[in-house]
Amino acid sequence: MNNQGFFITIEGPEGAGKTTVMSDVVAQLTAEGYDIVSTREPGGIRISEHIREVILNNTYTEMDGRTEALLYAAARRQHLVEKIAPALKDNKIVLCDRFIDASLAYQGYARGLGIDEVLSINEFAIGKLMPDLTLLFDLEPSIGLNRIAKHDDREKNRLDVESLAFHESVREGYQEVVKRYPHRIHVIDASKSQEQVTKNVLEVLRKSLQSRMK
Ligand SMILES: Nc1ncnc2c1ncn2[C@@H]1O[C@H](COP(=O)(O)OP(=O)(O)OP(=O)(O)O)[C@@H](O)[C@H]1O
Ligand SMILES: Cc1cn([C@H]2C[C@H](O)[C@@H](COP(=O)(O)O)O2)c(=O)[nH]c1=O
Repeated sequence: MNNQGFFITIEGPEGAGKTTVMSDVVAQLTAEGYDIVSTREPGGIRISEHIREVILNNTYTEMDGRTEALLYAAARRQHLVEKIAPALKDNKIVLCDRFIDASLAYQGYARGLGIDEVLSINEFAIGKLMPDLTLLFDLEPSIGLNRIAKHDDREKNRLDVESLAFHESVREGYQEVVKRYPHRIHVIDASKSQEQVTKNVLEVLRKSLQSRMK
């Protein structure tokens, strides 16, 4: 555990419901009196949001895999220095939509750069600051992609438009990451209704937050 604060990340494939559920959960926990800083990757602060625009620009089809991994790590470094670490030092609960496990699953596994290689550039970026708890929203990638296609009018980013095989490989990548960090990562069945997923997430979070306060 980090010395101060509590660092929670939410992970999973495209359209798994992370952003939607996170906003319900933050509203509920804030109403219960928890002091939460919610943020996302890549992004969260000015410089990292700029890097996000570069990484996810769907016209940059020539981007090399290692460049992609390094850009995510650079965005993460700045985000950690400017926002995550100060909030934790201030004893806040930080809830972040994606973090290092996304790099391990997408770049390390699905892009084929190697989980160990991507972990090592991320260790340079974040030192020892790993999440205290990670919720992995697990979902058949085709369901997530359908959700996005059906409900979202957002423009598809450079990663969204990758093949179904790539997204299936991302899911396998996350399963590999769970094998490495079984105590930190809690798997959530994201195929359930939004209400049920929110309920399950709140249950896990309340339990962790309460045991941390003991
Ligand atoms: N449990 C659910 N069942 C059905 N649809 C859902 C569920 N949760 C979210 N959705 C819908 O699926 C779409 C994608 O949800 P959301 O943006 O929260 O996913 P995400 O995991 O943040 O995706 P991404 O990582 O691609 O940004 C939204 O239109 C949302 O309303
Ligand atoms: C942090 C991180 C993210 N990604 C990918 C995952 C998604 O395709 C996009 C982010 O878009 P979202 O709508 O905010 O989920 O980036 C990645 O490949 N590696 C990472 O480290």
